[in-house]
Amino acid sequence: MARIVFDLDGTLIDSAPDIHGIANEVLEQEGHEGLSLAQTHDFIGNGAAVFVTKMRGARGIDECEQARLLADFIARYDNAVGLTLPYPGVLAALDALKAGGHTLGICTNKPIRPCRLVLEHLGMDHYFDTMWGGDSLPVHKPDPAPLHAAFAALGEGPQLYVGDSDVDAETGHRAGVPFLLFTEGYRKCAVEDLHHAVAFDDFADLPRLVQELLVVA
Ligand SMILES: O=C(O)COP(=O)(O)O
Ligand SMILES: [Mg+2]
Repeated sequence: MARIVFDLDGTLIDSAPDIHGIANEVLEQEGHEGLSLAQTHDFIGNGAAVFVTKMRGARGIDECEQARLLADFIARYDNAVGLTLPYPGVLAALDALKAGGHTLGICTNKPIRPCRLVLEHLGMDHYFDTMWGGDSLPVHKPDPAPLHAAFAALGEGPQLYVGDSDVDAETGHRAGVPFLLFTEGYRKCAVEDLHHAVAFDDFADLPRLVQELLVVA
């Protein structure tokens, strides 16, 4: 049985509509035009601080406003759950993996509080034996430390990492862990430019892909 760790935003859940919503609340409060959903997809992946940096950049807001805007963004993040949904087939795939005896964890660059809250809101928190957010350690992805910590918390067994982005591909590569790339998230690079063991666009395929990778390993 394997230890399988998942990225969150753009992998298990389509959370961009809610992140888009709070980003635009912050920008509108500052008297700026909001972001598009496509810009929001582009800015997700390196955590809240980088998101706010990119949001400021898009609207020409000075760096000296970073701490204030980040605090405002984080204060809104706990409630950013109403528009977020798991991608099709995610719940069935997680059920199948659990039934197969695998242990599951989360390693996301989302801050850990909103990570836990959105998974609770969606009734998905019970799948995961460990969760690591972008602020759980002093470093975050693509530093492999949080991914190593997630696997360590899951005990023994082969390791697999599932994510949607260049950040996840680099994290898996640096950790030396086979990476399964979900291609329907917020990826910014071509699939062939990312280190991955296997790519998939439908969660219905994930349990079979996991089995195939474990046979090869
Ligand atoms: O919050 C982010 O920027 C990204 O989160 P993720 O690591 O779950 O994709
Ligand atoms: Mg992601």
